[in-house]
Amino acid sequence: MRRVSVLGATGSIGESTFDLLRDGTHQVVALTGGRNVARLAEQARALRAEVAVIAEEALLPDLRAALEGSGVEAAAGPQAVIEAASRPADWVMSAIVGAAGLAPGMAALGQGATLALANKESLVTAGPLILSHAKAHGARILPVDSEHSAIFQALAGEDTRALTRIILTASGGALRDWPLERLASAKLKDALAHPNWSMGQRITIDSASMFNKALEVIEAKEFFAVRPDQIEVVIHPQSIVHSAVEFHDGAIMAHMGAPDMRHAIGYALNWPERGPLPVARLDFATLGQLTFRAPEPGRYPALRLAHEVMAAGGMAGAVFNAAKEIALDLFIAERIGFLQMAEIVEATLSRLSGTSDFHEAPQGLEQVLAMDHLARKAAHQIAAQRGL
Ligand SMILES: NC(=O)C1=CN([C@@H]2O[C@H](COP(=O)(O)OP(=O)(O)OC[C@H]3O[C@@H](n4cnc5c(N)ncnc54)[C@H](OP(=O)(O)O)[C@@H]3O)[C@@H](O)[C@H]2O)C=CC1
Ligand SMILES: CC(=O)[C@@H](O)[C@H](O)COP(=O)(O)O
Ligand SMILES: [Mn+2]
Repeated sequence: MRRVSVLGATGSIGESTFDLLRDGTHQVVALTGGRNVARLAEQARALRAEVAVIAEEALLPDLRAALEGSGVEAAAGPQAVIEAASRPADWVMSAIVGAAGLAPGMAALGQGATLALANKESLVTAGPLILSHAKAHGARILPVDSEHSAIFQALAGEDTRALTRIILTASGGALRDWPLERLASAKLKDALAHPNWSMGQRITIDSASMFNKALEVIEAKEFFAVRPDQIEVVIHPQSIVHSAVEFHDGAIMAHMGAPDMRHAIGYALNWPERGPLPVARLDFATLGQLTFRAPEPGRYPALRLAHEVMAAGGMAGAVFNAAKEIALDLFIAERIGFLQMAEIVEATLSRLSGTSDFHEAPQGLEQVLAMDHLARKAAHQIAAQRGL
């Protein structure tokens, strides 16, 4: 039996992964959660995991109590999450949200596991580092973000030298049809009303601001080793075409399916085979229209910032992501408006672009984490200076 672990098991991706593991065909090594002790313990009991780890250190007594009599080992704290990721496993799902997923993902690669990468922040903050770490340890990364899984599937068996363009689809998020002048007044509940996907709170808001797509453009550049000008973002409100690739003969291969992350998770879990999955089937006869349009320039500053980040290189991605995480926290706390998220990210990039490390390729994880810390501090200061 293949040994598998799930980092971020209690989240949206974690639950979909749990659903696919429930048939008992895998041996579950470690499950990790952030704060949701009750759900983590339930999952660990159901899957007979070896160990369950909660990231919040103070919750260890609660986790121990919840696991009593189950035979599942309990641990807590960020270091314990990293240790869980380091336990020998064949396949590890990386589904912690944010830069907090970077070190555990690196640990999983360090023990040679195949990393099913949902945590897009890893490639944004430390793309070259994580890819070289995987290579050095003979470990494989399989993309799980739906667009990147689609691209990966469309490229299967192809000569990547023939790849000319990546067409990255975006739903446009909850506010895609709002008049531009109303966006400043968008509230948390508005941004959370995603038209197609059921996802965690943070990525759902990022979808509305297109910060999600900005992260994905950088993720695609890193993972597929293409130039930024080869990546085109197109709004596809139905979220049926999950992305496409174009080859130099003009042929386009697209991946389609119902908006259900079990497609991409299952593909990574069964790879290199294609196993049956419990997902809805598309019926072309009743599908209706599939529509596509270019994102309006000026409406999505996040996409412009992503291109500035890619042009800057070095640790700009780490700064971009960290500042975005802080701006998102402030929006969730209803301390800043929807459009102020991009303003804070832009101001943080501008402030830190003057530091010596900003343009340097990081040599190790510590350097990335130090830059991430600096960017969070700067973003907080910028918000405070603006009275937010
Ligand atoms: N949801 C989706 O459909 C998609 C998600 N992704 C990416 O996958 C990742 C996960 O997204 P999603 O599942 O939506 O997120 P959720 O917020 O639903 O889940 C996040 C998971 O991470 C845990 N967690 C949060 N903070 C920490 C921390 N500091 N240390 C350790 N664990 C932590 C949470 O624990 P707890 O809940 O117990 O506090 C939870 O298990 C993100 O990077 C996202 O961008 C990519 C494509 C699609
Ligand atoms: C399901 C998935 O991969 C998300 O990242 C998705 O892309 C969100 O949808 P949009 O960002 O396109 O709204
Ligand atoms: Mn995606």
